[in-house]
Amino acid sequence: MAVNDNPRRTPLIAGNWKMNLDHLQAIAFVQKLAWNLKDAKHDFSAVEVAVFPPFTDLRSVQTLVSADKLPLAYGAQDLSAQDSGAYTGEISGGFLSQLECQYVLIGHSERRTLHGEDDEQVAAKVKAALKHNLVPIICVGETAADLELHGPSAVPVAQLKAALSGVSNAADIVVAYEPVWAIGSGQAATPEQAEQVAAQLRNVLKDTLGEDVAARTRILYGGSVKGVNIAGYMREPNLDGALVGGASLDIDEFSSIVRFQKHVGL
Ligand SMILES: O=C[C@H](O)COP(=O)(O)O
Repeated sequence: MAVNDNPRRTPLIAGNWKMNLDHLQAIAFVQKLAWNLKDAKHDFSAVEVAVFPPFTDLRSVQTLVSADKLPLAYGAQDLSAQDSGAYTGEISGGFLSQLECQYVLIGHSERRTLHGEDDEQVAAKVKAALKHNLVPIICVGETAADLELHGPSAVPVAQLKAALSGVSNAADIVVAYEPVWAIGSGQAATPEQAEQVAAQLRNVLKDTLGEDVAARTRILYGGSVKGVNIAGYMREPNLDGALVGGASLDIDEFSSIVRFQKHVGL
């Protein structure tokens, strides 16, 4: 089968840097990434590319992207559910909008496990993102124990339903399916496994937000994605891109993921 080429969903390759690269490193990295992709004649309108640097890098990335008119999107790795006030250490969605972020990651498994974020907080953050005109990338995924106890889709489906409570059907959102056992482990889900869950997630979108939103919402796969395995995911009908962690910190590797079409002979 050829690459998933649903005309309503432009593929998105998103690089989550996690807590890596300071603002000076970020400038050099983004500049090199853009050059690299430009040299390779990457068509940014055919495959969208986004980076998710730490908060402290965002202003530098904004300045560079805007001054050099780079065709890269960027976003934050988290946001506060609150707009402003006495919330030490929190970052408002309003601040992120001011920095011209298009996206924000919400409910990444590292937020859920290391910072105890629950479904209710995730839902509140999704609402905050939409309120500030940010596209939330809602992360869901099961642990190895969940997989054994409940099978692959029960937990991600429940997490997505919870995250969407109170979301209107006009909303622009992205869903990222990231099995926790595949993150940073080198043990990626197979394309068939990821597709099976993505199809269930699309059903949730259909049931909660309607056919139209379900048809236009991108579902990404995340968990040990590399240049050598991206093509398999992109052939699946319900997968529209990838959320990449470790490999997004290596310019050649990330560029190879972005240019997945060359792996499928396009
Ligand atoms: O946000 C990205 C995911 O956590 C995947 O990380 P990874 O590509 O290092 O497995």
